[in-house]
Amino acid sequence: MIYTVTLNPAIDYLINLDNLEIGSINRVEDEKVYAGGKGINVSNMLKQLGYENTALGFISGFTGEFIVNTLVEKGINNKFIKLKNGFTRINVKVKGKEETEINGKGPVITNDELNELYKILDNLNSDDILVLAGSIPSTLDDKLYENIMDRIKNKGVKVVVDATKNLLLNVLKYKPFLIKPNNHELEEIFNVKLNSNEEIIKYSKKLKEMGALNVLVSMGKDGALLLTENDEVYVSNVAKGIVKNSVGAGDSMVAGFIAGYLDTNSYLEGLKLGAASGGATAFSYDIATKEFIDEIKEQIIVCKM
Ligand SMILES: Nc1ncnc2c1ncn2[C@@H]1O[C@H](COP(=O)(O)OP(=O)(O)OP(=O)(O)O)[C@@H](O)[C@H]1O
Ligand SMILES: O=P(O)(O)OC[C@@]1(O)O[C@H](CO)[C@@H](O)[C@@H]1O
Repeated sequence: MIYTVTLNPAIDYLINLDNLEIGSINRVEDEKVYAGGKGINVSNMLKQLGYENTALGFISGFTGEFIVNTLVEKGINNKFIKLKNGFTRINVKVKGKEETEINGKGPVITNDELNELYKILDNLNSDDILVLAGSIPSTLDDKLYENIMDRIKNKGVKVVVDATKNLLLNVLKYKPFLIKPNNHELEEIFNVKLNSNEEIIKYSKKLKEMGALNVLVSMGKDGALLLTENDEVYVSNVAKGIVKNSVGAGDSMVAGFIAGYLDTNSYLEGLKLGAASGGATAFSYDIATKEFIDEIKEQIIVCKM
């Protein structure tokens, strides 16, 4: 079974307006709400691609109920732990001339509540894949993903981590199966400016030396690059289309990679389906459908460097 963990889910409130004017009343042209958070987006896309999975994490309040109801409607298994206090955050995604995001902080999670998650994770085994994705509420320690990986380290679970800065760096010693920084996150980690594939490979290799087995670097409209555990490098182009909402493109890529890899046992195919899934979501309002991904996939070319 594939499990995703979203410690800090969100309702994504997506609004379209001509131009965002700071300091004025802005009237929106169109608005939509989605059940979001990185792990939840991965679950959504995996389901589209035919992979049953279970979404784990914490929800709270009326916003949390919306998340669970949406997943139930979509037929996605979920075992969220209901927090006693607070409410699941609402993240505002503004699509004006540029895309602007305001992400909420998220509710407080107590140690007892955290232990409930650990108990679920204790049942995982070597047939399972665990996806740890997204930020954690600010009241939690940035060693949290590390603590989870330490707890399951002898179970043979394949772990995929999509997180930033210390949250990511702290887990590398546990040899995650896949990490997916984007190019900006890679720059931030090493405090450098990356201008070419060669430079991206150089810094991906450093993450590999630190423990990651496979490093997938997404670069938005500039494609993606994969450094595999066998030291092969694959590069993908992007599909052409009109961006409707790029929120969730990276999560779709992670899900597409997992599905493509599980379908074929090939990293090249993983990257191909990942790139098609990421692009298809960028060209959709919600997470893309399987039909659209299949269409987009025809444009994706993956080359070995
Ligand atoms: N404008 C675009 N055109 C075509 N493909 C895109 C576009 N944006 C994203 N993609 C595809 O999706 C992949 C992931 O996108 P991106 O690098 O923006 O992820 P991310 O930064 O993790 O995004 P997010 O955090 O919003 O989910 C890209 O590598 C690419 O394959
Ligand atoms: O604040 P985090 O956890 O880093 O990111 C949360 C988020 O921006 O990520 C998803 C897109 O990747 C959205 O659904 C969600 O709002």
